[in-house]
Amino acid sequence: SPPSSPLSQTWDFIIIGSGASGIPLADRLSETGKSVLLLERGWASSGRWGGAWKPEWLRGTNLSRFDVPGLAQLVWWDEVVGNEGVWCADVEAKAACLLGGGTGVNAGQFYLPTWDDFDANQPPGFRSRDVASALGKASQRLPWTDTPSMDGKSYLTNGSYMWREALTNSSAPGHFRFITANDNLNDRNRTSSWTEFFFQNGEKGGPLATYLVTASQRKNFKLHMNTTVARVLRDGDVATGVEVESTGPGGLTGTINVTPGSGRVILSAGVFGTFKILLRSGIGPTEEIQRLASHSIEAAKLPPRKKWINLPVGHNLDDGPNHLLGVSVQGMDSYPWETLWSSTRDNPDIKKYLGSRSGPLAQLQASIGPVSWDTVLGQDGRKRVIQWDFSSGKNVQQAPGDGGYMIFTSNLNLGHTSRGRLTLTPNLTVSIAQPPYFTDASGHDFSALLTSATSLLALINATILQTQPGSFFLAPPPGVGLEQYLRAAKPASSNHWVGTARMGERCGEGVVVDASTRVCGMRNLHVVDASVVNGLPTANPQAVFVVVAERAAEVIRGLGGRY
Ligand SMILES: Cc1cc2nc3c(=O)[nH]c(=O)nc-3n(C[C@H](O)[C@H](O)[C@H](O)COP(=O)(O)OP(=O)(O)OC[C@H]3O[C@@H](n4cnc5c(N)ncnc54)[C@H](O)[C@@H]3O)c2cc1C
Repeated sequence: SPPSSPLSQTWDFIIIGSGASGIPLADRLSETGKSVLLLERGWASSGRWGGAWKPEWLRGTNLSRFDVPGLAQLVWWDEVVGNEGVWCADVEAKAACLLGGGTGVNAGQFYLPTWDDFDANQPPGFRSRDVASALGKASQRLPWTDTPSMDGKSYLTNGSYMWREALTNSSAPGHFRFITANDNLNDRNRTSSWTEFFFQNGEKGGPLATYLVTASQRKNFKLHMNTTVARVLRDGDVATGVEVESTGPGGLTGTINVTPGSGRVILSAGVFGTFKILLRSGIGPTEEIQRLASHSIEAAKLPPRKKWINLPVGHNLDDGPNHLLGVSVQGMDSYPWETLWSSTRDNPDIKKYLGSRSGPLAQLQASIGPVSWDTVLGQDGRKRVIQWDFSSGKNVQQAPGDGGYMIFTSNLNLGHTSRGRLTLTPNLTVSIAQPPYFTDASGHDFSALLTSATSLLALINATILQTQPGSFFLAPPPGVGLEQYLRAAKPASSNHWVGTARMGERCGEGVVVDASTRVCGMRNLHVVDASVVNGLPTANPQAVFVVVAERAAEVIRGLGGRY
């Protein structure tokens, strides 16, 4: 390889994966002047980094489809745009395999963590008092807004305002208080807020527009895309480097080494990516590695059996199950989002967006909220937080009434105890062996959902159904009780996966990484991403992963040079 290639030098830090955690961590570690290589298996999403996938009307701008908030939901509309290569083909769940990881494609909803997010889930070292400075740093680097359009207005708001009025109606049963979520971090019991986004200047924003920009200004930092890490190379308890495979134009194939005696390998490849790399490196449940060794297409590449490290990687899988309540309501604002892709610059909303980053395209579809939180105290003495996301619109195809609807989506977040498990199939696909929904033997998780849904239903009945002529429940459908409906519904994923490299204060039963973020049994191999967050936080989780990265940077910097 040529002398400037990352293959021909050694690195103080090799970070694998450019997601919500990997980018902030790379930025902070590169501040030290040490050499940092950030490896990403995917291609450039945002236009700032060379992403060029765009509709005709973005030609000649420095934006790609991934930079326009109003186009973010295209990832769900294969029939409009196709989404080839957006999702990791080797993962059964939705995981984004492009620059920015989840932050490159996601909805940008950004809620700063509550203290409970750390105190209820993480060990000493990552409790609220330990992460206070990390939280301060994260919130400085990632500004947020509830009014993304640069003209300071919100668009397509009639459903949102109608619901806000209903849920804060003080004469209605179980009404909510309205707050600004990111100014009131620990107020999550029957409170509502407009949705907070990390959008900036009418564009997507997030780590790709902030942390990665500062990292890239440093000579000691290098980002390499289209490069998949197959495994960590180990010499006993020391990671010597990584084996990489090119998976796109300009990608690298070969071995990349860390500086002997002091270099570190850090896995930030997300819940699914980190799980797979660890197993392929001979670190994980013995029975999983045994299966790979017996059947998989790469059995010969696994380290010899005596070097396997038996850890519960892939256990403790968590995600928030989604359920929907829906009401048919006439006269909701609707917008032809699906026609935007093939539209032209004559379209007044496109003109407005290109001219002043204003109008509906500066927003995430109609999802300005409100978002609501309810805290339910279970008979087991645990508090569980249920988040209700609101959206409204009009479905022209299947129109009961005039086709208008309000949807209330539950996310069973902080405090639930159900957990699942990942597995790696012989053809190296990451599969969900056990989904983490309502697996608790006691049923307290379901009871919390039912309690919260019952009170929300009563609130909707006392408000929207009284004030809006012709409105009626779509879900639960007429004649079906709430409990029966919820029990029969297959929960959808909230795509908020966490927990599969469980963090403990120190290594021991059930622990995969200690509070220095080091993989147990290894001296210089770390995990810093959603995998080390032991349970779901209160709200959409990406801010927690940024705070974890900020805290991990402090901890890793504190470990000093030699290991
Ligand atoms: C469609 C969608 C919408 C979402 N919306 C929101 C939201 O609005 N708000 C919110 O808070 N959360 C949201 N989330 C969740 C959030 O984006 C993720 O939880 C978060 O990005 C996870 O961060 P991470 O750093 O652990 O991993 P990721 O962000 O997934 O990053 C991992 C990176 O590692 C790379 N990688 C994986 N394996 C390898 C390998 N072997 N070699 C090299 N690179 C590798 C991947 O390509 C990826 O870039 C959403 C998720 C999805 C899928």
